Amino acid sequence: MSFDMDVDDDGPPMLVAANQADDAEDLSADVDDMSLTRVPITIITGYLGAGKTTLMNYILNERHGKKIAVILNEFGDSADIEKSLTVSQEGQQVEEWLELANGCLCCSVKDSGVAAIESLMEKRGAFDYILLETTGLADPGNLAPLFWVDDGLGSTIYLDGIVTLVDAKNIIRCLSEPTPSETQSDDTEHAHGPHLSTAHLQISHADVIVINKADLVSQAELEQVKARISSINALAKIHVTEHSKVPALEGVLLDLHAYDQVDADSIDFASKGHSHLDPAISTTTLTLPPLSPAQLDKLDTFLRNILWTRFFISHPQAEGVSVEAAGSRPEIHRTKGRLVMQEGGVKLLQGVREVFEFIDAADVSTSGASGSTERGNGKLVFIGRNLVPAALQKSLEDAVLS
Ligand SMILES: Nc1nc2c(ncn2[C@@H]2O[C@H](COP(=O)(O)OP(=O)(O)OP(=O)(O)O)[C@@H](O)[C@H]2O)c(=O)[nH]1
Ligand SMILES: [Zn+2]
Repeated sequence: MSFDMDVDDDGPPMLVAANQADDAEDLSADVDDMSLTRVPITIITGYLGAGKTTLMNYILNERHGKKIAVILNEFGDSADIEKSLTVSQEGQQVEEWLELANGCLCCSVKDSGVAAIESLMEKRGAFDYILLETTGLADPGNLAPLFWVDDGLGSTIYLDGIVTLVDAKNIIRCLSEPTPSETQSDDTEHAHGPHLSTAHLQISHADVIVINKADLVSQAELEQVKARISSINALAKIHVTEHSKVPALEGVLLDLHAYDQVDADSIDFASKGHSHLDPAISTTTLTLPPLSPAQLDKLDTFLRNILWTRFFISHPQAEGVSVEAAGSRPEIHRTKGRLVMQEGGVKLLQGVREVFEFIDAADVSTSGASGSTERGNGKLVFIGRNLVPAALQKSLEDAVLS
C-alpha cells in the first residue's frame, strides 16, 4: 500500500492513501487480520539528548521489512497537541498526523492515546510495531499503565516494553543532581517527592536500558554507569551502544513481551542483591515459600496496600531496621514476581506503579530455564523508593503467611 502526501495550505500534511481502489481491499484485509493480531507498542524514553531520535532513525532506516509506526510524543505549545506519526514501510517514511485530545498523552483522558492509535490502524491497516517516543522529561510510569490495556477491553495494541536511552557521559551527574522543579509539580499525581529526578524514573521503569554514547566515556566510567544503573533497576537488560546502534531489533528492542512473561533468569539475576549505589531508589527482592490459594489472596491484599494506599507502613520493624526507615512509605515503580503454588504451577506477577496482575505461567511460556523458582521459593522483585528489604520482608510474611 503506498501513500502520497497531500499538503493543503492550512492544516498539517494529511496522508491520503494513493490509488484508493486497490487499497480498499487490502485495507479491509488488514483490518480483518488486525482483529486477530494485536500490535505491540514500545515506549522509547530517556533524558534530554540521550539518543532517542538517533535510535528511532536507526530503527526506521534499518531494512527489516516491517511496517513500523513511530509516534513522537513531543508536547507542542498548541492547545490541541498534534501527534506526528511516521509510518515506515520498506524504508519509505511518510508522515501521518494523529489528533489527540489536548494535554499530554499521560495526563489527558487516559485512553485517548489508545483510541487514537486504534482508529488510525482501522484507517491505515495494522502495523507490525508501534514505537512511542516520549520527550526527555516524560515519566514513563504514567504512560505505561495507559498502554497496558486489560485483555478484556479487546484492544488491538499491547504494551511490549519500555526502552530507556541513557547518556553514558552525563547520567551519573543527572542522577546525583535531582532538579526539584522537575519533580515538584502542583499536580500531586506527578509529584514524585524531593529526591527522584526524571532520569531516575526513566531508569526504574525500564525493561531494557541502552547505555548510549559509549564513545564519550572510558571503560572505567562505563563500568561505573552500569553499576549505578543496575543498582537502581536490576531487572532491566542492559545494552551499550554508540549512536544508538543496538545489536539487533527483535528481542533487544522489539518483541520484549515484558508485561506478559516473567523469565526466572531475570528474577534470579535481580535477586543477586545489588549494592545500593543510589541514595534514592533501588531494587529489592523478597521471597515466599509455596503458597496456598488463600495465601495468594492475602498477597493480593498486601500488594493493594503497598501499591495503592498512601499510608502503607512496613511494620512491625524487623530487627535492626530503624523506625523512620521502616516507617517511610515505599513508592513502588515496577513489580515482577514468580510465585510457586502449593498445588503445583507458577503464578507470574507483573506491575507498573499501581497497576498489577497475576498471570498463570501455564498461559505464557515460562522462559528462563533456570527453573530455580519452580522447585524452591517464590520471588518478588520491587523497584522503587524507600524500599527497606528487611522491613518489607517482615511485613510481607506477616501479611501473607500468618
Ligand atoms: N558522540 C556521540 N553522540 C551521539 C551518540 N548518539 C547520539 N549522539 C548525538 O547526540 C545528540 C542528541 O541525540 P538525539 O538522538 O537527538 O537525542 P534525543 O534523546 O532524541 O534528544 P531530545 O529529543 O532533545 O531529548 C545528537 O547530536 C546526536 O547526533 C553517540 O553514541 N555518541
Ligand atoms: Zn504527563
